[in-house]
Amino acid sequence: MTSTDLSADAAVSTSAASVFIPAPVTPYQGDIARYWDGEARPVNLRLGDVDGLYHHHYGIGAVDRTALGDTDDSAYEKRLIAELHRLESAQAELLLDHLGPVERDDTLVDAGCGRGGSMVMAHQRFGCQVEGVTLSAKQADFANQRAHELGIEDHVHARVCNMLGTPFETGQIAASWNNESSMYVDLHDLFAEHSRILEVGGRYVTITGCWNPRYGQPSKWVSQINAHFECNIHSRREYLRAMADNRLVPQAVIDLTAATLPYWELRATSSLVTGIEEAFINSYKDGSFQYLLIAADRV
Ligand SMILES: C[S@@+](CC[C@H](N)C(=O)[O-])C[C@H]1O[C@@H](n2cnc3c(N)ncnc32)[C@H](O)[C@@H]1O
Ligand SMILES: CC(C)=CCC/C(C)=C/COP(=O)(O)OP(=O)(O)O
Ligand SMILES: [Mg+2]
Repeated sequence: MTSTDLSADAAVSTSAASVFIPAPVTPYQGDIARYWDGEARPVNLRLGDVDGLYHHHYGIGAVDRTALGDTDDSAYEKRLIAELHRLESAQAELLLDHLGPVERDDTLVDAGCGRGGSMVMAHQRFGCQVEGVTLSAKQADFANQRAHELGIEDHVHARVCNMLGTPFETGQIAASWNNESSMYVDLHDLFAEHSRILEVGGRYVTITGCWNPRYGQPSKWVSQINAHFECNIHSRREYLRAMADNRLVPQAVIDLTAATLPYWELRATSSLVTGIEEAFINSYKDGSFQYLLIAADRV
């Protein structure tokens, strides 16, 4: 089955009972689909339960110590969870800030949409159509269920689909993004697909962790993060080169490393730690890893 066949089949496979789950294009994608189908970490579900926006990305911004209050207080953990969630939503807001002017009749694409938190936020901000793709049928069902509960299922829709071969028509998408999902794919293949679906003058945004060429090679912490998530973190240089090769011209490159450290330091003190906190904190601090937003124009 080619990736085009996969996309066409996936386009009609969204509701639970009659779901047709397309075979992954590669064995690796099968592993990633299984990984996210089986994921149920409290650090993600309990944060999402705060307001119904379920994220699989990290946070930015200063910790509000006043909101956190006294650590001895019995409700402290609940406030800490709300604070981590606020920082994760702030990250998604920053990504949306860089999509440019979006009209109600535009369509946006979330490549690697997870449980759909960013898609809901995008629709709530712009009133537009938002289409998400994920390898995980569980995530697509979850995102569609949330959209249904919110009464926005006509505007927010997730499907099981490879982001490297989507069913969207050429040049019809106003803006698209990857929020912490580009480390699962080849960047040339990824940006070729974004470039194909985006209209000329459209906007592409990614927030990602990337290894820093100034460090030399991926550090042991970066290797640990790759092993933990079964992903393949790219370097900053690879992002910029692959964009340039695919008619995506950076308009803004923002180093969010300092802005994400407070999130990690707070998360490391919580009961919801997963064991990966040390690798993020150490790699951000030793300069081997960076948290980056890149916004690019499709020219
Ligand atoms: C870390 S999660 C990020 C989810 C979401 N962007 C967010 O911010 O909450 C990574 C996502 O990338 C998706 N993904 C990885 N490789 C993919 C591929 N080839 N095609 C589509 N989705 C993919 C996974 O299914 C998962 O939903
Ligand atoms: C910045 C990098 C390298 C990200 C890798 C992709 C990833 C797994 C993001 C967070 O997902 P999650 O929210 O499910 O992870 P966690 O359970 O750690 O919160
Ligand atoms: Mg998380």
